[in-house]
Amino acid sequence: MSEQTVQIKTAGKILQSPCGPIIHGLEDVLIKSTSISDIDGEKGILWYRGYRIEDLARHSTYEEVAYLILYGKLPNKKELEDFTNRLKTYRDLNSATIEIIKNLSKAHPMFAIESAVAAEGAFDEDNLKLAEALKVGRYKAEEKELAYRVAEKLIAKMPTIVAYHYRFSRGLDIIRPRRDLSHAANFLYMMFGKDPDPLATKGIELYLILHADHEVPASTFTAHVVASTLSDMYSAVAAAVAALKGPLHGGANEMAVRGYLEIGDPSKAKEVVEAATKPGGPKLMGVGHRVYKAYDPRAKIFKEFSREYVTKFGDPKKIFAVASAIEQEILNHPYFQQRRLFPNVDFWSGIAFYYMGIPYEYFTPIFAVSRVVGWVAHILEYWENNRIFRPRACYVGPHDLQYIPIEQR
Ligand SMILES: CC(=O)SCCNC(=O)CCNC(=O)[C@H](O)C(C)(C)COP(=O)(O)OP(=O)(O)OC[C@H]1O[C@@H](n2cnc3c(N)ncnc32)[C@H](O)[C@@H]1OP(=O)(O)O
Ligand SMILES: O=C([O-])CC(=O)C(=O)O
Repeated sequence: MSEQTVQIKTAGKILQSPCGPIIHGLEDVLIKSTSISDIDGEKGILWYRGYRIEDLARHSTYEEVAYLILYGKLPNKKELEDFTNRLKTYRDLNSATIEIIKNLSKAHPMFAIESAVAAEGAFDEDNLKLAEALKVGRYKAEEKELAYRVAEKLIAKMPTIVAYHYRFSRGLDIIRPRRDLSHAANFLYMMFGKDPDPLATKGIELYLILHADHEVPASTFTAHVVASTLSDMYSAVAAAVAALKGPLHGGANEMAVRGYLEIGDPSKAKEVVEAATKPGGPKLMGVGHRVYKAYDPRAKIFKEFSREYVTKFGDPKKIFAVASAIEQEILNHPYFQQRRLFPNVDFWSGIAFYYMGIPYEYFTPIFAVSRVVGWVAHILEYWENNRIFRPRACYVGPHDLQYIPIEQR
């Protein structure tokens, strides 16, 4: 956390209780030291391992960024090649996991991902061996090597889980991963069954790079809580997926585009934004952030990418036009100015994807395909100095009530 961020006050977010102050939603509570990512919420800057995301988005591949986040440094050519090859060998899933995904083909993909990640963990011998070692308090060099391998497997398998769900949901045969393709290109190939076009691959690559880590949002915190009990790494990631699914977190990207489609015309933006300012009114999805009190730097990049895309291929459903009109209203509205609410990463990220033919219910799953690296890197970092998460609650109910048998109630 940078100095600027520390300055943010939690005024109004502290609840009084008979036991003392409650930091509602753990706002600004520090849970650990980290060297993985940093956010300057006042200036709108995000770094992965010290590198600005704008530089990584311009120059890197997802594999390079994943290596950076996991291992703490940019890889040299040999390290990147070895890492990429290892990921390629881990892409396949157990047949029982594939069956689970198939059985959940009619459910929202996030349910299937939660289940498939947890299931796959039960079949990964390395994961089980690691969990057994952790149980007896062993986490030495050998176990750490195992832990990094498990982490790499989770990164490698997530695109396969999502692509298989997409295929099953459309009644199509699944397409096995191809080893000659990059992480992003193979993902698109497994979804759509053809060599992906360069612009779509670039879009996915950008999406994967920009979502890779973000300090400790709800999903990453969830992963910490589960990992801190020394449960296994797949279970911690399955729990993180569950947290990501919510519309206040990763689920907002789907909700934002669904909202633009429903609104349908930029002329309605004023009315929609006004409604969101009323007490009890619907929140605008993709707007506001716990840490950014400035424009989210990832949103800026996605906005430009979406603009380029619609300039080239058009905006037939007017979703870019609607989003632009909503943004204008927000930026000029005292309600949003006073609360320092700006578009966040989810505001723009789905627009080009939607036009590329990716259904909106797969936006959050693709977020998980990217963020899995952040989750596992944070778990590994926390296990270096593990302590179970166990906060307290202030009990405000009665004590010592007299038990009344059911017949007398
Ligand atoms: C990848 C990500 O997870 S990015 C976040 C994705 N989530 C969304 O886009 C959902 C919409 N946004 C929100 O719900 C929130 O802004 C969150 C969840 C992101 C952050 O929540 P918090 O830090 O708890 O902010 P909080 O809810 O206290 O909001 C502060 C004030 O702004 C208002 N506000 C916050 N977001 C919005 C919004 N999107 N629309 C309208 N008002 C909003 C709140 O009502 C509150 O007003 P008040 O002070 O009058 O009560
Ligand atoms: O940091 C947060 O609370 C949410 C977020 O933007 C992310 O996880 O990318």
